Amino acid sequence: MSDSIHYLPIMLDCRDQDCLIVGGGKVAERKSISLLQAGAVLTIISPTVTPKLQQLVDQQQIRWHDREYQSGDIANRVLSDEKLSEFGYRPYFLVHAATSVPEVNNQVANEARSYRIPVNVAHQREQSTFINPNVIRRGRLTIAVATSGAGPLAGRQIAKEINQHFGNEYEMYIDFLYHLREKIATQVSDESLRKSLLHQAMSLSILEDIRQGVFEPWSEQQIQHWINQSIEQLDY
Ligand SMILES: C[C@@]1(CC(=O)O)C2=NC(=C\c3[nH]c(c(CCC(=O)O)c3CC(=O)O)Cc3[nH]c(c(CC(=O)O)c3CCC(=O)O)/C=C3\N/C(=C\2)[C@@H](CCC(=O)O)[C@]3(C)CC(=O)O)/[C@H]1CCC(=O)O
Ligand SMILES: NC(=O)c1ccc[n+]([C@@H]2O[C@H](COP(=O)([O-])OP(=O)(O)OC[C@H]3O[C@@H](n4cnc5c(N)ncnc54)[C@H](O)[C@@H]3O)[C@@H](O)[C@H]2O)c1
Repeated sequence: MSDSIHYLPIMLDCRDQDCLIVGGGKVAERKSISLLQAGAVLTIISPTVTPKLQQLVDQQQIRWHDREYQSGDIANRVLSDEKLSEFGYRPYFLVHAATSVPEVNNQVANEARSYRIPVNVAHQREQSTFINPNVIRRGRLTIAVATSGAGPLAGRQIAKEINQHFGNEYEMYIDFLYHLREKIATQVSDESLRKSLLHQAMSLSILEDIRQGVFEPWSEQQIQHWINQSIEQLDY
């Protein structure tokens, strides 16, 4: 196995987490949009920002420090518990080093890493503790494609191919399964029965029905009826 094939894919809940992007160019803009979509609280440190980022700053969706990165920008947020409550600061949850100056990116990365804060370095994968995949979304369904840094453009091409195979019907299908699973989770306390019902749900022809245009979302009563009927069939 080559050295680069070691990434652990995970899904991070970034809602309300303080994240930092150093740099305000094209790459920073792309990473900012992903973080905002994930509900992060975003700060940018950069002497310039793109027009789109400026717009997000004007709409108060991003806090912008209009200056170059200074040593200590990350460290100063890592305070003792007493100071944390006094200043209301929290250490950054994630950092992106996305300036066009490799030395600055390296400095940001070293500071973040020394506090065990995950950092992505735009110009050099090897310095990053996490990398960003290509992402395809259909509502609750997320498909991520990464090439372990071999080639973002190859990743994009593969993502395009996958994109063609997964139509919008998946959004409705996954929504259906989500609601059914929620109901099963609240109604059925027996673990093995819950598992059997969830397996049973996979044999429903919902996806095909959505594709044929004949699917009607189930009411609470229909879901309940299906659960009752399935329990009977399973002979519990
Ligand atoms: C998927 C996507 C997500 C995102 O960025 O959010 C992403 N790069 C995208 C685009 C893109 N990246 C680059 C170009 C210019 C063309 C080219 O050079 O190829 C374009 C195209 C463009 O900008 O349009 C150049 C580039 N990228 C990296 C380096 C440094 C290096 O390789 O060490 C350099 C050279 C920089 C230089 O030369 O200075 C590194 C990384 N880029 C990654 C992800 C991670 C690996 C993911 C994987 O494993 O597949 C990783 C390792 C770290 C990271 O950034 O997370 C996004 C797709 C957006 C879309 O599809 O629309
Ligand atoms: N990982 C990726 O997906 C990817 C894709 C393309 C390019 N890159 C690399 O990402 C980097 C940024 O690319 P870009 O196209 O956004 O560049 P850009 O020139 O559009 O933007 C660079 C930004 O960095 C800011 N900056 C410069 N010095 C700074 C400092 N000392 N402190 C804070 N901010 C500073 C600039 O003001 C500007 O906003 C480059 O190194 C490029 O090689 C990475």
